[in-house]
Amino acid sequence: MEDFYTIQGEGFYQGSAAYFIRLGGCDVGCVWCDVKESWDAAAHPQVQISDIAEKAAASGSPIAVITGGEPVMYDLTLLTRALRDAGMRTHIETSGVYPLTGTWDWVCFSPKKFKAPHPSIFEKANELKVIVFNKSDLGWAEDFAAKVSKQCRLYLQPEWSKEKEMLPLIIEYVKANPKWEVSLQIHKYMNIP
Ligand SMILES: C[S@@+](CC[C@H](N)C(=O)[O-])C[C@H]1O[C@@H](n2cnc3c(N)ncnc32)[C@H](O)[C@@H]1O
Ligand SMILES: Nc1nc2[nH]cc(C(=O)O)c2c(=O)[nH]1
Ligand code: SF4
Ligand SMILES: [Mg+2]
Repeated sequence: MEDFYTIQGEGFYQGSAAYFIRLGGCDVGCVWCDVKESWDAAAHPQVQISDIAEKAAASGSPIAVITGGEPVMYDLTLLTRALRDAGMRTHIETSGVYPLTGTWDWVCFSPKKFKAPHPSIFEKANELKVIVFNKSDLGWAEDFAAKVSKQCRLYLQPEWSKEKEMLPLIIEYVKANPKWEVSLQIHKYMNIP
């Protein structure tokens, strides 16, 4: 759908330079999705893997982040191979609704109430990033924290339109449950993509 060089705004790599590759197509349907224009894959042009990998590496970014849309709808073997061959680290943003393919340096798993994740994602997640849209999402987040690996980093990120309401709850929750950390979408504060 689009590709751009920016600063990773969320999670463990928040603040790091990263080249984003956003794949069109998603069948999860989150009511608060901030990239609804990504859902229809047919609305976006196809590009060659070799071209996009070359462009990403030429940016100078050490990291390529594959996002969407929902990237696990696709076989990502060739894309991740091309990015690795070009010398880049491969990171993914996913709801984990289908089995993950490809070779990954970092997996951000963000589960959704609108479609259950495939259980194979739990052991692969390097970070669990739960979007908090209402208070009950904090308890829901714990269900996933119990399923991911011991090393998996745990983040609570306010849903953008509910940030004013949810952030104070998240702050108090993290203080009381310090295995969790706060993740903010810092790119939205910086007015960058
Ligand atoms: C647009 S999604 C694309 C990747 C994948 N479909 C997913 O949901 O993980 C990228 C990240 O943005 C988060 N996100 C989407 N809409 C959001 C919103 N309104 N507020 C906060 N985070 C949001 C998602 O949870 C996910 O972690
Ligand atoms: N700067 C920036 N950081 C991000 N982290 C995850 C994003 C995504 O949409 O997957 C995203 C995004 O869209 N922009
Ligand atoms: S899974 Fe990701 S891209 Fe799909 S609707 Fe939800 S937030 Fe948007
Ligand atoms: Mg985004």
